[in-house]
Amino acid sequence: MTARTIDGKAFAATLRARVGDAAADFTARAGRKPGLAVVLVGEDPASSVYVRSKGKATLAAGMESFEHRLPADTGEDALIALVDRLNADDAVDGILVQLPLPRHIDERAVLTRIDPDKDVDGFHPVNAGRLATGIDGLVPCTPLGCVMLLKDLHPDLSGMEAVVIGRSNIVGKPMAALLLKESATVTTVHSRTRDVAAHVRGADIVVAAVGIPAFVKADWVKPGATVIDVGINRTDDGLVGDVDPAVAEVAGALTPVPGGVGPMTIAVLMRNTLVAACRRAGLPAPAGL
Ligand SMILES: Nc1nc(=O)c2c([nH]1)NC[C@@H]1CN(c3ccc(C(=O)N[C@@H](CCC(=O)O)C(=O)O)cc3)C=[N+]21
Repeated sequence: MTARTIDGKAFAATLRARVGDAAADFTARAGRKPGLAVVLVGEDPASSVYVRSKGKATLAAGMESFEHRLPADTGEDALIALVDRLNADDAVDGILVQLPLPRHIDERAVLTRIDPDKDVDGFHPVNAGRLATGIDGLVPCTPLGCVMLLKDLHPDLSGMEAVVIGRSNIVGKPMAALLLKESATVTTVHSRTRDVAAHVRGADIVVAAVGIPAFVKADWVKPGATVIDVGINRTDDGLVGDVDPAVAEVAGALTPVPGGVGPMTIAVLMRNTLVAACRRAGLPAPAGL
């Protein structure tokens, strides 16, 4: 069996177009465009590329883009002062502080300073708490993108066996929360799990978010399972995922790297910015986003 390829790039393009339509509608009603501020500290080349592509996607969706590039030696106080200004700026609906931050800055201090209702990354503990308890909030982009791809394939996830590999605050934990909300039976496995393969073998859905190239092996995967590869590992062989390519011989469907989850992350960021803008303006949430 050869897995069907889940075309995240095409799905993301469709989502971005729908966000663009909704953004035009917002602009007509609110008299201003939705606005996204992206903050980059330092000059990490990969981060710089991401920030540029986020800025381009924002403009392409008919939204305002505010880019703040700060030198690598920017102090934590100066970064927090910028976050405060963005929190108070009515033209800014979404704030994204690109991670990782330089080591001398306490990530938590910065992320908890962002107004939860402008937190389009969904990393603020208030939004994590909302997600965990079923209150509408802003949901982390990568896991929400994964759920959109999964529901496209399996409109009803209820009762499915899902295994999430990894327990980070940015992917693993919110991914498990979203799958639980969809009534899947969710298991999170991690570096201390005794037998990862045994758990994966029982899964209808596998989400790999460990950051280890080719970690998930073909003989772990149940024939026909749907496998979502969140890994973005830069190696000498280029960009590779957390899933061994041989998994394609066993899985029913598989996201490629690149062209799978990555483009969804940016499309959902656009979606979250629009949702934040609508809530802030007291406009109804756009249907179907
Ligand atoms: N506050 C914050 N929020 C983030 O969402 C965030 C962040 N910090 N720091 C870095 C990670 C990484 N990230 C990606 C987004 C898009 C692709 C993407 O579009 N990837 C393309 C390929 C791009 C390439 O070739 O490098 C793909 O998978 O097809 C990848 C990675 C967002 N991140």
